[in-house]
Formats: sequence, structure tokens, C-alpha cells
Amino acid sequence: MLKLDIQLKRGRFERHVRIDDEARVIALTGPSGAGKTTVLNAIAGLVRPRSGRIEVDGRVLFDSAHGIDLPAHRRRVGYVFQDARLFPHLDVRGNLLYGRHAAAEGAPRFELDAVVALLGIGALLARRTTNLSGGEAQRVAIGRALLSQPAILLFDEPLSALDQARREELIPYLQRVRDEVRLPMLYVSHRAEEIRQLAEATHHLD
Ligand SMILES: Nc1ncnc2c1ncn2[C@@H]1O[C@H](COP(=O)(O)OP(=O)(O)OP(=O)(O)O)[C@@H](O)[C@H]1O
Repeated sequence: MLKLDIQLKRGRFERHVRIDDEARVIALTGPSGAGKTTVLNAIAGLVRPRSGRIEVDGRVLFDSAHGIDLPAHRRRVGYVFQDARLFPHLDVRGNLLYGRHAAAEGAPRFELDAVVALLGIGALLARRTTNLSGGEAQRVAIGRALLSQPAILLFDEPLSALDQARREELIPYLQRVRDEVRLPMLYVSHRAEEIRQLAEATHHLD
């Protein structure tokens, strides 16, 4: 589902990364500074590899040899960060609907009502985002990512800013997203337990 073979460079950091895996949910692990976030950013179109190719489910996002470099907004990438990065001037509904794209063809695959039900956030819709718990905010961030009609979901340590109890609360929602939306997912984490609960394959950057 995910095929990438890229040469990355950020300042003095330089490395080659190759992932070619048919698993739908891949954990990306490795020590601090190994380049995990840079790989996600390269898939999202926020960092340009020096060379190489990135393909998601047969769709080419980047291919330096053929001059292909889709802009970020055309890559159909849903990105969930360590902190939820919700917009403070919008309520939860406004955050969810922000960046909702019409699907490439036909009706959007992910609809507000279904996403709200999947993530259990119906009671939060009219709330300001500033007083949500960390776990609630992350569920809204995942919902916002899904409503952008992505073809892949990228998670950059989405549980690491939460305490143990909140982490355990969020895991079942991530499992539901994994099992019900069935998108390719690349999940950065360094917690073995979390990876065991969520991923089908692990790719280690050392
Ligand atoms: N904008 C930048 N300019 C220069 N160097 C950068 C830039 N962004 C990242 N780097 C360097 O690239 C390397 C990889 O960073 P990256 O954030 O991808 O690592 P990571 O594996 O995600 O680390 P962590 O687990 O700490 O988040 C690091 O050495 C970092 O200092």
C-alpha cells in the first residue's frame, strides 16, 4: 500500500529511506532524530526529498525521475500531530468541517455524521476547542483529518502528549478508525505496547 524510496536532506541530516510494504497499518519507529517526522512530511508534501518516489495505493505523489511532485493540498493526506492543533477561533464542528474537500469523484467517502459517530464526539460539536481534554481534542483532530477525504492517514506520536489513562482511552478509537475506515496508515511511535495494539507491520529507522 505504501511504497517509498527517497533521499532526504534537512540541514546536515541526510538519509535514504525505503519502505515497500503491503501492510495497511505500518508503525514507524526509531530514535529521536532518525527522520520519522521528515518521512511523514515528505509524504504530506511539506518536505521535498532530494530524489526518489512516493506511491500510496498505486497513486504517485512524488517521482523525481518523472518530474511529479503533487502539491500538499492535492496529495489527500490526513495528518494527525502530537498536539491536536485545533483552531481556537472555531468550535468543534467548525474544526471538523475546516478543510473538508469534495472527494475526487462522486460523493465524499467520509461524512460528518459518520465520522462524529465513529469518534464519539457528538456531544462536543458546539464546544470551544480550548477547554477540551487532550484525548477529546485528538479525537476531533482525527475527525478533521478524515473529513479532508484522505487517501492515507499519517500519525506523528498522537498519544505521546497524553497521560497513561488518556492514552488508554484513545487507543480503542484509533483501533476503530483502523478497522472501519480501512485507509493506509503510517503511525510514528516509540511505545511498543501502542504499536502492538495498532500496527500490522513495523518499519524501523536507525
Ligand atoms: N528544518 C530543518 N532544518 C535543519 N535540520 C532539520 C530540519 N528539520 C529537521 N531537521 C533535522 O533532521 C533530522 C530528523 O528530524 P526528524 O524530526 O525527522 O526526526 P524524528 O525521528 O521525527 O525525531 P523525534 O523522534 O525527536 O521527533 C534531525 O537531525 C533534525 O535536527
